[in-house]
Amino acid sequence: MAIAAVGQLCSTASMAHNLSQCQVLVRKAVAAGAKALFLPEASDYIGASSAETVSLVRPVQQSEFVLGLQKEAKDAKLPINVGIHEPAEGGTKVKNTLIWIDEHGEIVQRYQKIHLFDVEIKDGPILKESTSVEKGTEILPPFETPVGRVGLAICFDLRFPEISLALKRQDAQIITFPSAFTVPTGKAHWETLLRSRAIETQSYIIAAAQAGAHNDKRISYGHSIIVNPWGEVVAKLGGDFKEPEIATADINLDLVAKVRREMPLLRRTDIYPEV
Ligand SMILES: O=C(O)CNC(=O)[C@H](CS)NC(=O)CCC(=O)C(=O)O
Repeated sequence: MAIAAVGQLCSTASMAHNLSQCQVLVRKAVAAGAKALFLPEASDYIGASSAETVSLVRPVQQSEFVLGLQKEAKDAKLPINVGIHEPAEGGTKVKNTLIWIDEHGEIVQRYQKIHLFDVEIKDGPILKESTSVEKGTEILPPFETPVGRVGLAICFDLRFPEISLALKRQDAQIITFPSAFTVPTGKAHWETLLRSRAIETQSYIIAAAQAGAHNDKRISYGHSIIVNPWGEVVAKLGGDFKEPEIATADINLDLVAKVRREMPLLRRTDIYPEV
């Protein structure tokens, strides 16, 4: 068994401020004995507009946020999973990516979000992620980490069971959903969606979330969570943001094996396509 930590923060447009929040989370995760720290989508920054999102982006080698976090991972010997932005080809858009920094401080895995959040909800959020973000084109195969075999997905990807099922079929034991959920959609769907993905994939779900007001236009729902493969919530944070916080849970890979052995979910791929 190994302990995993989810970290919750409130990113702004200041990379330096966001790095200092993540440094607090690293210290808390180390003190808790965690073997990996999972941070939210867009931990490096959240812009107030599409134009600001594009103007703030830096390649990882020039990002004070990513370089600072790589140093933290190396010094603390703590793998860190973190959502960031990277420049897309052409210079007019960014990539919404999720990187795995290993305990030596190296970026060893990278996933680019494949489903973009374009919504117009009456009296609710109006957001068009595709204005500033280029969508990814592939699912990253799951990889070994000190807490188990991890499959990467981001935020809105949560609403498409296909990506989770594909990661499970490729033998993921843990699926991540680092997020910056809106408050109305979070209230309505967040925990139900995460528990559903855990139950149907019989995997741990680790979802680190942005919380609180990023600027005067944008508030995130928070409620970072870890769900076990039986669908039980084993770690949870609240929705208010006061300071960067972590929650931890033991990742029991024997439980993953037990749930899958006791209730095999054999798909009828003779009737519907396998994903
Ligand atoms: O803007 C950035 O820089 C970071 N990206 C995000 O915050 C993204 C796109 S706006 N948020 C979501 O996907 C929320 C999904 C959601 O709330 C739901 O599915 O209900």
